[in-house]
Amino acid sequence: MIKAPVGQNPRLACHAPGRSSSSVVRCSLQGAAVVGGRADWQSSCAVLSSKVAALGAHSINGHVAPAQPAPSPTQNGGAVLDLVPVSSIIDAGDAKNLPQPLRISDLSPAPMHGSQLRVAYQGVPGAYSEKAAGKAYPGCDAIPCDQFEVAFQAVELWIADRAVLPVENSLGGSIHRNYDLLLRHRLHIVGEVQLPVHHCLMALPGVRKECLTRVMSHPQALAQCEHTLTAMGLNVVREAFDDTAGAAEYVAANGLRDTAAIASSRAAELYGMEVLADGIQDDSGNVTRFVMLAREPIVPRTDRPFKTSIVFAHDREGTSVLFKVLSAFAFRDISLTKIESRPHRHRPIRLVDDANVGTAKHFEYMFYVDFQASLAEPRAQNALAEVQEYTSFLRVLGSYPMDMTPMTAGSSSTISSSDSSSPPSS
Ligand SMILES: O=C(O)C(=O)C[C@]1(C(=O)O)C=C[C@@H](O)C=C1
Repeated sequence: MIKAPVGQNPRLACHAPGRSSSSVVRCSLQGAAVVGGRADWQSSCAVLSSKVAALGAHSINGHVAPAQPAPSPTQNGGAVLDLVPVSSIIDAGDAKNLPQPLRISDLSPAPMHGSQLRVAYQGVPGAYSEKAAGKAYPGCDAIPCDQFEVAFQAVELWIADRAVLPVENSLGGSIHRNYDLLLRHRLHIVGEVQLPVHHCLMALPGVRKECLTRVMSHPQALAQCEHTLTAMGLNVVREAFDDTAGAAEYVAANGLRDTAAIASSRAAELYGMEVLADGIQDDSGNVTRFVMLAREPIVPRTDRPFKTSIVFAHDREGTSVLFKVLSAFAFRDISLTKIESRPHRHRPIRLVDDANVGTAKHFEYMFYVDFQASLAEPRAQNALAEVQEYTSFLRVLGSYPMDMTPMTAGSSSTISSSDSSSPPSS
């Protein structure tokens, strides 16, 4: 897959050796381990803050991150924490630069009334994920990230308040990477949003379809348009790109007159591309489901339809475990809306027993299940208690309001979610 090249959009990025850019902020998030304790978070933020400061006056999504001296505390919207950069302490050797104790105001506070929620998404402006972020959290400050992993870490490191990430498309199926990341990270699903996806074929102004030899887009978007591209008689090589809008930006920035991109009409507008064909998805009811992620879970309720997502694994010796798990839901009349299995042989899971002793354990597969009930309902609690008996590992990824938006072609009404319509709780 072609990696997003140097773009015009500053966005959070993992540092990748050999890729450098003046316009993309490269916070080495990978170096800042994702961990659970508050002290660990603080040290991760300090590492990140020092990297940001070292980048001088570059910006994260338009928030200027000044160079030395350390920036003053930002209240809510800023991406910079008031933590003394480690490097500046060592370099200056100056007494007044000695580390100061952390104060409560150093920790990025939870979003408050009237403040703009910072929502991380993967891609560049014009990506469907940006639109999903706006649908989930109207009026939010959407923060582009170059990888799904970076969006997770942006929330864990308090650079963003939420992340909105795709998990499934009605045509292309599951976005497996995000299932794996949900397990690896400690974020909670606090909502879901279904976005109708309406693709356009676009090229530089004046380019005719007959001149095209290549079409670039996100693999999911290419898959969603496969039959239509063939039916259009286009003799084009398909090339995968990090995200749809990024492909449009790439074609425009490089003046590629033999290449088209598949992306949204907003991407065409943003990057000065001309739409050659509108609505080229193979199915007019093409919908992508996104999950909304936060550091804290929301309190499950029973006054509206809720969904709960879990992941579990069982030992090889267990017999008919899947059948037993599914029957725990069936006997309580709980509908399942999704089952996904992911191979997991090479990554041990740390299990903690009642005495808080941890052991690493290998499982062949991880099973992800979404079911239609709230964790506040006794039938859901009982089902999970039973599931726990059959399995060796069980984690609740979140219990959250279902997106009840009717999915008609081209609809994009606002979702109501307790995490978005009422003041954020975390
Ligand atoms: O590339 C984008 O624009 C995205 O937001 C990603 C993504 C995906 O990962 O599935 C989101 C929605 C569409 O299904 C196509 C691509």
